[in-house]
Amino acid sequence: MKLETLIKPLGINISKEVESIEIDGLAFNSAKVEKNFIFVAISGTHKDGHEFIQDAISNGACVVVGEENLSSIGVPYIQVFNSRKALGLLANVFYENPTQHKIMIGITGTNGKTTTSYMLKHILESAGISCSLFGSICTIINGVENISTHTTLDALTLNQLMATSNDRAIIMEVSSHGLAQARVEGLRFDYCIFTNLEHEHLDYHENMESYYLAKQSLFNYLKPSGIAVIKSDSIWGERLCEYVSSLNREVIKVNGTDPTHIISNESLVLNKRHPLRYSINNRMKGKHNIENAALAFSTAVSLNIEPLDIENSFQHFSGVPGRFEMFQHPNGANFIVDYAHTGNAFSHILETANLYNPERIVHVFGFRGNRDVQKRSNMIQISLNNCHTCILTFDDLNGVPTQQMIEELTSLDPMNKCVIIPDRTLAIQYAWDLAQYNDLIVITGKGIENYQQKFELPTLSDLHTLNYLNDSFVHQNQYYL
Ligand SMILES: CC(=O)N[C@H]1[C@@H](OP(=O)(O)OP(=O)(O)OC[C@H]2O[C@@H](n3ccc(=O)[nH]c3=O)[C@H](O)[C@@H]2O)O[C@H](CO)[C@@H](O)[C@@H]1O[C@H](C)C(=O)N[C@@H](C)C(=O)N[C@H](CCC(=O)O)C(=O)O
Ligand SMILES: Nc1ncnc2c1ncn2[C@@H]1O[C@H](COP(=O)(O)OP(=O)(O)OP(=O)(O)O)[C@@H](O)[C@H]1O
Repeated sequence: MKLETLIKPLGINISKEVESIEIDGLAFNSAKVEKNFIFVAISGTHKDGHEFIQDAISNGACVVVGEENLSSIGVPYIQVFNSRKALGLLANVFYENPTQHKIMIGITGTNGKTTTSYMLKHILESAGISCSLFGSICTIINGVENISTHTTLDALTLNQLMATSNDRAIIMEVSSHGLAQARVEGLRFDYCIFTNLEHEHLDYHENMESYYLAKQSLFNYLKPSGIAVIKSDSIWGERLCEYVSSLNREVIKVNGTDPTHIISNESLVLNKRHPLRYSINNRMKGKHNIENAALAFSTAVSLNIEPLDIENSFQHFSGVPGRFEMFQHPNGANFIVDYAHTGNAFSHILETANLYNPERIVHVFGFRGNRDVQKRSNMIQISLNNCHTCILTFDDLNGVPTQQMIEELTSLDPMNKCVIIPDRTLAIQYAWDLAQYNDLIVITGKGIENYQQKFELPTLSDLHTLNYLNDSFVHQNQYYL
């Protein structure tokens, strides 16, 4: 493709001699540059792509795009205001606007993106609309599933993969990281869905306001005819409805009180055109999953799928891997495996667990290292308020030293109300052994992830010396050893 065609959406004038340069590919990592590629230099979180420009040129870059004011780098240089946005626009043109004839659906929010996306895919496919899916569990394109590396892939990979899709619709989860890093720049959505917003990822976004603004920015990518489907009964939801209206885009509100799209119990009443009450009962229990189902239902109705067909399709919905999955212990206790990793999600899952009237609820969970630390004590409190036994364990440490996490767990539990078992396998084993008929064991945080990053536990005598061993540790020494 000629450089002139490729850079049109950047709105930048280039000289006649360089217009006709043939571009064979794009890369934003110097190591991935090949002959006749454009290299897009991005100033990132850890490294600055501008420092790799000469590497990129050695690898074959014939044009470089970047933010810094550079000259004489050896190949034509195009300076832009925002390299990440430029990458999205370039990728979209290079892959010939791969989504222009597809039904594009983006889902954002702290919790419920994956669940809503699976529900919507199920409803649409039941109605004969094939869907590609991009999300935190996997990408599914033309029915072929691959494990995901990111919830929202980088703009280049997204466009590249979307160009291979023969499906009629694309349903994608759009993370706040993805939005802040302009990974969806260049895409346009027919539907944008907002689930909810709560304390999360503040290690990256710093405060709720900037976290909200990142989420809000998805709605800037709505087509002029695009529709926002918003869970509106929260301050963030209300604010988002106002914002989207100010963009002159249609808003469908889903909530418990508004005269349009009211959710109550396990049913949904649509707007005046559909005064009937539809059941949104499915195997994924809990108020939160009813909310997710209501968002998927409302979007599907807006796509002219018959409400009764949607209602029927829910009866065959097989659920979402690692989200509200129930298993039985041979002795009659039940296990729920879930991906809850925020306070609100804990409230939802544990309140739902209580609806089963179990003898006791035992909760196993930990905290991902290097992620939002402010939410942790609230999560423990919610767990203690709802459970008979809380077992604190490790999640992936992401480079946080083992002792630091042990210290964190013990300091978060000053009254020794929890059992602390750092090794997650042993923590689950402990819960398994504890379980009796009619108990409910809830294991949250890792969903279907069947791995645990490696870590080395300090020896028992180290723990004694460091004074980490409180009653709760001693209580489970047999497991720790
Ligand atoms: C903090 C973060 O989000 N980082 C993402 C970001 O990396 P970055 O641009 O900051 O990369 P960097 O390492 O600083 O490098 C800067 C630039 O130098 C370039 N470079 C670097 C080295 C070199 O030799 N040559 C070279 O050209 C790099 O290619 C890059 O363009 O952009 C990369 C490409 O899109 C992402 O892979 C990377 O995700 C990291 C690995 C990550 O873990 N991200 C997580 C936090 C994330 O995005 N999570 C959300 C979901 C969150 C949730 O809901 O749980 C997601 O959407 O997955
Ligand atoms: N609407 C909701 N409100 C609150 N909590 C929810 C909601 N939906 C799901 N959850 C909780 O959040 C967990 C993760 O759900 P899901 O994977 O659908 O969300 P997500 O937004 O995709 O999060 P992630 O990107 O981290 O996977 C669930 O296991 C459940 O405990």
